[in-house]
Amino acid sequence: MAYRVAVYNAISASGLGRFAAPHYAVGKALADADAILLRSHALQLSEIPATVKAIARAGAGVNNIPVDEMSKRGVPVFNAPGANANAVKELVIAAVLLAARNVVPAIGYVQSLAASPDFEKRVEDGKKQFAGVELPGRTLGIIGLGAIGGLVAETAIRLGMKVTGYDPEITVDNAWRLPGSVKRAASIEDVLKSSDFVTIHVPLNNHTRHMIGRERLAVAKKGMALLNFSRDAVVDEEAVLASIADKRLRAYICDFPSPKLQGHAGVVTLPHLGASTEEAEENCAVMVVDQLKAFLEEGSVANAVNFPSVEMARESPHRIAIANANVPNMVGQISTTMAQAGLNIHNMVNKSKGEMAYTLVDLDSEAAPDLLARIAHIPGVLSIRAIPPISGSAK
Ligand SMILES: NC(=O)c1ccc[n+]([C@@H]2O[C@H](COP(=O)([O-])OP(=O)(O)OC[C@H]3O[C@@H](n4cnc5c(N)ncnc54)[C@H](O)[C@@H]3O)[C@@H](O)[C@H]2O)c1
Ligand SMILES: O=C(O)[C@H](O)COP(=O)(O)O
Repeated sequence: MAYRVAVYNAISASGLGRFAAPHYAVGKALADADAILLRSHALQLSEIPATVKAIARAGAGVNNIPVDEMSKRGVPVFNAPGANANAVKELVIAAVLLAARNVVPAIGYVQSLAASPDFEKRVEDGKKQFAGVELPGRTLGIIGLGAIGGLVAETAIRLGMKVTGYDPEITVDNAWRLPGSVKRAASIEDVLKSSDFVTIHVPLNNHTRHMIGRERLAVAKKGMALLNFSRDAVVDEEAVLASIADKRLRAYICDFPSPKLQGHAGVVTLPHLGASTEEAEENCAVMVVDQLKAFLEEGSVANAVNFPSVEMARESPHRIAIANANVPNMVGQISTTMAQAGLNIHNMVNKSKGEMAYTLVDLDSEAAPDLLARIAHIPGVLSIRAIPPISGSAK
């Protein structure tokens, strides 16, 4: 039997090549898929077939995937944490330099000059409008100090900038990785008040939607440049345009063009280019393909945004994977149902994360389909799957 993987978007061949025949059939929007592999495809707008057992995002943001709906179905959603962070960091640093030296309007000015005898004079006369600032000593504010924000902080400090950061949910690992000179801001307002440049690196969710709006921009340091390589809706575009018109914001550079932003002086948009490098595309694809294979072939979970990480060395061909609600007595009911069917549990692991729990069971003998159906009917069981071993497994 081959696992069927439906692929949306351009996924690096280095990743796709790891789905070897005859164990995998990979295709664009394949019907009856076991797994979906995608980048920015808007999956939340489509019907996801009941055959789908896992979804993998070859990238960081998962706001294009209906994660809550998948959790209710017991389907893990994988991503590739940090795999494209360097690519984004490099573009953000480029954007800081674009803003500091007014590079985009300056290029526009030169391109607007027609050939004429006084061409050189007009070049020299025009340049004073684009005089900029240098980075050492200037303050970069960073909202969100995860994989990308942390790398941006490190590079900005090497360029001589002061860095102030805000991230109330920073992980211990990311906090350890931050350079010691990063100043901790108490609020987003604090960052905006004290920074010459502010860059946002948070996921888009209900807490971060329009986190930069009219009220916050009203306290921003005059002449600040705002950078958004996070997601469009993290920023209220109307408020940004109003702030540029009021001459409080000097520039808005983002990775998310929109009809509203088109043609506005002070706005520079890139076509969602942050993660579009050979290296990042390869890193992301390899990471998530390996995660998908390990899940499909062994039931292992790594880097799922909605599931705990679970791994168990396989000691039996009769493996069962169960996703269930993180409520009392699930393991008790599952193991009792197995015992009543005369099955001996050889090995078992159960982990939880938030409202979700995940159980791997290796049995000494095969579980009949009606037993799987009985377990599936236990209230709180979200999905169940028998995982026979295949040769050439991911591990
Ligand atoms: N432009 C692109 O091509 C591109 C590429 C990669 C990622 N992204 C976007 O950037 C986001 C961040 O990526 P990452 O790899 O750094 O993710 P990450 O998970 O490593 O870091 C996100 C950080 O944001 C913090 N955070 C969450 N809510 C916050 C809040 N309300 N205020 C302040 N901080 C908050 C988290 O604690 C975390 O440290 C992604 O979710 C994605 O939307 C864009
Ligand atoms: O969240 C991400 O990883 C980025 O937005 C990259 O998106 P892309 O893979 O569609 O370029």
